[in-house]
Amino acid sequence: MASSEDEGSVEEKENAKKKPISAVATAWLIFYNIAMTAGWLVLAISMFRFYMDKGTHKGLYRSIQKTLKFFQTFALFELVHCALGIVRTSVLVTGVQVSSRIFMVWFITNSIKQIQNENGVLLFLVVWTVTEIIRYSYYTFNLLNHLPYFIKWARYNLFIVLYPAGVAGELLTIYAALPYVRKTAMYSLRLPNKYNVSFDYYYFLISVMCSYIPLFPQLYLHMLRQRRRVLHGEVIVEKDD
Ligand SMILES: CCCCCCCCCCCCC[C@@H](O)CC(=O)SCCNC(=O)CCNC(=O)[C@H](O)C(C)(C)COP(=O)(O)OP(=O)(O)OC[C@H]1O[C@@H](n2cnc3c(N)ncnc32)[C@H](O)[C@@H]1OP(=O)(O)O
Repeated sequence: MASSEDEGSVEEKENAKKKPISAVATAWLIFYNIAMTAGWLVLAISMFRFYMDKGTHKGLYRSIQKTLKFFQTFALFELVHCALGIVRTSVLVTGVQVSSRIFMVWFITNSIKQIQNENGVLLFLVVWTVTEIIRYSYYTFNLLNHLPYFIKWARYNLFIVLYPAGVAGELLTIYAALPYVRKTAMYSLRLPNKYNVSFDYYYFLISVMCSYIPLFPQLYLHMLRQRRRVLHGEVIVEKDD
């Protein structure tokens, strides 16, 4: 672990370790991050205007769902970026983060209209939106070598509250979906059938909720390590995927 006096040399070592990426990759990442920042900003403005007009969050999801689905699905490119090695992120960490979001959007909130007005949905929508505006603007300014300190500070401090809040919103939403899923047996396959396999979406959702117990602390600890590295210049040795 480096002391704060070593910060200069730590940064130099970190920079020396960075693999240079091609101009095309850099241009693509700048475009991608600007597009994502703009997309999440549009969502923030739409949500704010909806609430100002209607004075309630009922109907909010329905009004922003197309934009949300588009930009959250576009985030699959993040897996492509780490697989191609053009960003130095872990495929595993990014994979868990992106897949759980895609799952929440497509297989829970989009599929079950009856839960779209739940408080949990509002909670994760607000938290994701704040997080992503900060995260993608961080990447954009970083690539342009003009990163304002307050964005760096926000990226590596606000998650301390936003991450648990987002997870709470997601878990509340899945929990609210359970009675409907049990009643309708949606996405479930009962025996006997021609494939001779059974699948119960209700129990699958319960196992997804349980998987937050081992996975979320690992993501949170990963972010705390990143925070120490970026804000305090500590050298963190992480195991490869
Ligand atoms: C099929 C059903 C599956 C169900 C699974 C259920 C399991 C669920 C468990 C947990 C669920 C999490 C739920 C989650 O949705 C909740 C929320 O998000 S709530 C909102 C708060 N969230 C956050 O604050 C998210 C914080 N997390 C992260 O940011 C992530 O860990 C991650 C996005 C994965 C980032 O990971 P990592 O630390 O590896 O990346 P860095 O940002 O530090 O970047 C590392 C370097 O790469 C550069 N980089 C990365 N991306 C880009 C990019 N797009 N453009 C340019 N550069 C990029 C970055 O600058 C760093 O470079 P350097 O080291 O050189 O500075």
